Amino acid sequence: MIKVGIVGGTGYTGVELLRLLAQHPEAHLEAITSRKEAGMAVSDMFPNLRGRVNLKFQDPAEAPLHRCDVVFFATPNGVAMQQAKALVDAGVKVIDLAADFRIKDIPLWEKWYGMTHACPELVAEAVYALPEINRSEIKGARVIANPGCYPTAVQLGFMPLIEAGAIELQGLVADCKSGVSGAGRKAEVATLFSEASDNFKAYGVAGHRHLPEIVQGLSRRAGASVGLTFVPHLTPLIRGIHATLYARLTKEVDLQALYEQHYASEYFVDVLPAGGHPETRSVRSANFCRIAVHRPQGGDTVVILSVIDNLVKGAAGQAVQNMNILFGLPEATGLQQIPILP
Ligand SMILES: NC(=O)C1=CN([C@@H]2O[C@H](COP(=O)(O)OP(=O)(O)OC[C@H]3O[C@@H](n4cnc5c(N)ncnc54)[C@H](OP(=O)(O)O)[C@@H]3O)[C@@H](O)[C@H]2O)C=CC1
Ligand SMILES: CC(=O)N[C@@H](CCC(=O)OP(=O)(O)O)C(=O)O
Repeated sequence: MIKVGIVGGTGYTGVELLRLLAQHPEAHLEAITSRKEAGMAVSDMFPNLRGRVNLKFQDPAEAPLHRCDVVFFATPNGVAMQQAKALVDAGVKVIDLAADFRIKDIPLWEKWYGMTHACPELVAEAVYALPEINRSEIKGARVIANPGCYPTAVQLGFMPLIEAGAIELQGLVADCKSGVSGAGRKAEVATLFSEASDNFKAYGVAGHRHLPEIVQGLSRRAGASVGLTFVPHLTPLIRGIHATLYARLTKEVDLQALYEQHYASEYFVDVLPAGGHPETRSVRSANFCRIAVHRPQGGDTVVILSVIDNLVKGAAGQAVQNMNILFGLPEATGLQQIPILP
C-alpha cells in the first residue's frame, strides 16, 4: 500500500483527494492536515466520508508526513515550496496541486505570483505533469507540479493541432468558464451565493496567472513561442470548466480524424463524434476531459470545446493519476468513477 499524506485537507481539492484516495485500492491515508481544524474528525467536517475516513486533522507541524511515501499539497500557492525540500530529502515524493513548481522561469513565476520563490532548485527538477503529454517524464520524478485547472482544459484542447503543426501559433484564443469551486473554500465576497449565482462575468482579462503556464506548455510542445489571449469567466456552476478555443488553420487537416487518433489510447480523454457539444455535467466528479472539434461553415477557423471537472481532472483526479504513474500502477486505478448526471 502507498502511504499517503495530504497537507491542506479542509479545502475543496483536499476533500476531493480524500474522496478519491479513500476508494483507491492501493492507497492508505496516513495523515491529513489543517491548522485551523486540528483535532477535528475528518468525517465531522465532511459527512460524505463517514465510515470511510477515520482520521483526524492534524497540525502540519505534528503530522507524520515524513513517514509517507507521497505527500499531496492541496494548499495555497507558496506553501509547498517551503516544505517540499525536507520531504524530498527524506525520500518522500511530493505532488503539489498549487503552482509553486509549475513555471520554470523563476523571475516570471515571481512576477505573476507576487512572492519570492523559496526553493528554486526544486523547480528545475520538478516535472510539470500532464500525463497525456509527458507521462514518461513523470515516472521517475521526486516533485510533481500538478497542472492548473484552466491549463489542463486548454492544453488538452489545443495539443493535437499544435503537434500536427496545423495552426498559426500567434493568434490562439482561449475563452474559458469556471465553476465557483475553482476559487477554493475560503470565505470571499465574490463567491457568496448572492454574488455568484444568477450572474456571469469575465475576470482577469488584463492578465491571469494561468496565462504563463499555458503559454509555457504549448510553446514547449510547439518548439516555438505561442501567442495566446486567455479570458477566464466565473459561471454560477459549482464545478466544471468549459474552454472554447479558437485557432486559425494553416493547412488542410481532417480535424475529427486528427483528434480521434491523437487521443485513441487515452483513457481519460474522450473525443466526441463530429458535431458534438461537450457538457460540464458529463465530466462532473470524474477524471475525464471531453473534447469536440468544429470548423464552422468550413472556414479556416477551428473551434475546440474542452470540458473537465476543475476539482478532478483539473486538480485532485489528475494528482491521483500522477501518483499512479509515480508508483507504477495502471493510470486509471481508483479513478473509474462514472460522472454524476444530472
Ligand atoms: N479549486 C480548484 O478548482 C483548483 C485549485 N487548485 C489549487 O490547489 C490548491 C488548493 O486549492 P483549494 O482546495 O481550492 O483551496 P482551499 O482554499 O479550499 O483550501 C486550502 C487548504 O490549505 C490549508 N492551508 C492554507 N494555508 C496553509 C499553510 N500556510 N500551511 C498549511 N496548510 C495551509 C487550509 O487549511 P488550514 O488553513 O486550516 O491549514 C485548507 O485546507 C491551491 O493552490 C489552488 O490554486 C488547482 C486546480 C484547481
Ligand atoms: C473560479 C476561480 O477563481 N478559479 C481560479 C483558478 C483555479 C485555481 O486556483 O487553480 P490553480 O492552482 O491552477 O491556480 C482562479 O481563477 O484563480
